[in-house]
Amino acid sequence: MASTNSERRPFVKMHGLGNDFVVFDARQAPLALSDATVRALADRHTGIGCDQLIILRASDDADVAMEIRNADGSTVAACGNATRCVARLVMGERGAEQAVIETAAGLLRAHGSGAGVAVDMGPPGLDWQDIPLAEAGDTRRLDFTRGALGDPGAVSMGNPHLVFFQDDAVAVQAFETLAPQIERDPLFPERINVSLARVDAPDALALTVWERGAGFTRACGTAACAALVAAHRRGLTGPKARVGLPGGMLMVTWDVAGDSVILAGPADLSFFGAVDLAAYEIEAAA
Ligand SMILES: N[C@@H](CCC[C@H](N)C(=O)O)C(=O)O
Repeated sequence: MASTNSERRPFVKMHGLGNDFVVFDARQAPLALSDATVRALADRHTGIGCDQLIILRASDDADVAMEIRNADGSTVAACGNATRCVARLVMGERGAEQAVIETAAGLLRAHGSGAGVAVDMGPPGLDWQDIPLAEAGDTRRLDFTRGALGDPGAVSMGNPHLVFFQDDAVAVQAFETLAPQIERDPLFPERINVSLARVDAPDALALTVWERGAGFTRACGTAACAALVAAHRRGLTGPKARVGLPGGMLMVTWDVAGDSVILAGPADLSFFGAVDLAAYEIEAAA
């Protein structure tokens, strides 16, 4: 079978709290990957393995543009942790402490923050059309119940999020089974990321996330932002909280007056590699 990518292509493996990314640089050499090839590369048994695959492209308006693909091949507009990882790469290249990243959700500004990276994820979308929902609803407390889970908040961080605030054992157990079903509920025409949040203090949340197109992940930056926004809208927390995830801790600040959400935490490089994309294209087409 003819291949458009018949050479070994370098990549960088990065992660934010174990939310992991394969990053290809297509600023010089163009790269287009089918959904099936992304799925093959993201596979943890037969591929490189990742939650999201990132393709960097040149940008006229920013230091770099990034295309974001979920492990299932779908293209998405926002990924908080990958944006922080890409910012770290770009800042390293330029010896700078700041970077501007172009995503399909807009231009995002990042800067070094302690040992990690902080990014301004922009304003949260709070109208039901922003999520989007299939019909009008109160995004502060949606009239939506599935089994033991109910009354979630809905927030867009450039991507759609649903956040349940329940910490009883029944809800925690139900979440594992129900989250994948809720992702594809007809109320969410673009599917949805689903989180279960526990409020530990007015400045502390604990979060479990089922990511649209990737499954349960060790962390999700936009989910951390959405959870803080949803919690603050209900008066459960202040506008700033540490958000504990299976992979570690993120800091989220909702600057309500400035209408932006700042996400900060570690952004780490795991290893450099190279991959024969032609082999993956053949496997994906088989
Ligand atoms: N891991 C990400 C979110 C990636 C996209 C998400 N799965 C979606 O489909 O919207 C993050 O750190 O925000």
